[in-house]
Amino acid sequence: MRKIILAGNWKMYKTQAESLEFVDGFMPELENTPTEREVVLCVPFTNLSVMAANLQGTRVKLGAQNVHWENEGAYTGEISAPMLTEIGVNYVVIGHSERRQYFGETDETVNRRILAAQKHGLTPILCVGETKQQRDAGETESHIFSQLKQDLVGVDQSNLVIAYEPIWAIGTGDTCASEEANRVIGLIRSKLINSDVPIQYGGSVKPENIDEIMAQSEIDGVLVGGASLTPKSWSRIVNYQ
Ligand SMILES: O=C(CO)COP(=O)(O)O
Repeated sequence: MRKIILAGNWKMYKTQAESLEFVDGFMPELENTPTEREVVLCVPFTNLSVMAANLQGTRVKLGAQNVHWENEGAYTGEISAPMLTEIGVNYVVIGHSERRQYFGETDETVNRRILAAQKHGLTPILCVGETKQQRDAGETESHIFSQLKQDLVGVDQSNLVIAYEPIWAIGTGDTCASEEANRVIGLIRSKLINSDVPIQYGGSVKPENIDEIMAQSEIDGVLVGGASLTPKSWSRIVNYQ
C-alpha cells in the first residue's frame, strides 16, 4: 500500500504569530481526518521551532523547504540537515521549481541535497515538472525523465516522496487536468526502482478540485501552496472525499 501524504508548502508566507494562529484554527478540523493520511506542513525556517513546539503530540508532521548538503561550513544563508533534525523536522522539499528558477538550483545540487537529507533521516520531497514551453514542444516526458535520472543518482527510494508540479500550473489557477496529472505520475512511477514511492501532484490544488485529484489511481497526495495557508481551505483538502 502506498502512503497518502498531504503536504502544505507555505513558501515565504507567515510570521511566527500567524503560524500559531493557523495551528489554532486548523487542529480541530483534523479530528475526523482518516489516520492513514499523513499531514505535513512545510513552513519557513524561522517558524520551524515554534511549530515543532505547538505541533508536539499531534499527528501533523513538520517539513522544511530546503536543506544544504554539508553538515556545517561557510555557506551564508544555508541550513543543514542536523539543524533541521534537531528541531524535529521530518520532511524537506528539495528542487522546487522556484528554487530552480530563482536561486540557481541544478539537478546536481538537488541530488546532493537529497543524499544529505536521507543520510540524516529526513524524507525528501523531490519536485519535478515541466514549463509551459516544454509542454507545448512535446518535451514533458523527456524533461521529467532527465530530471529524475540526475536527481536520483544513489538515492534510497525507500525514503522518498516525489511531487509532480507542472510549472505552468503553480500559483496560476490553471490546474493540470487530473487525468493528465495521473498519466504523467504513472510515467514517473514506471521509471522508479521502488513502485511504492508516494507521488504527489502539485499546482493550483484547491478545495474545489481536491476530490477529483485524489480519486486518480496513481496520485498519492498533493503538495499545496496557496490553499494550504488558511485553516478552512487546508482542512477541506486534508478531509477530501
Ligand atoms: O508550488 C506549489 C507547491 O509546492 C503549488 O503552489 P500553488 O498550490 O499555490 O499553485
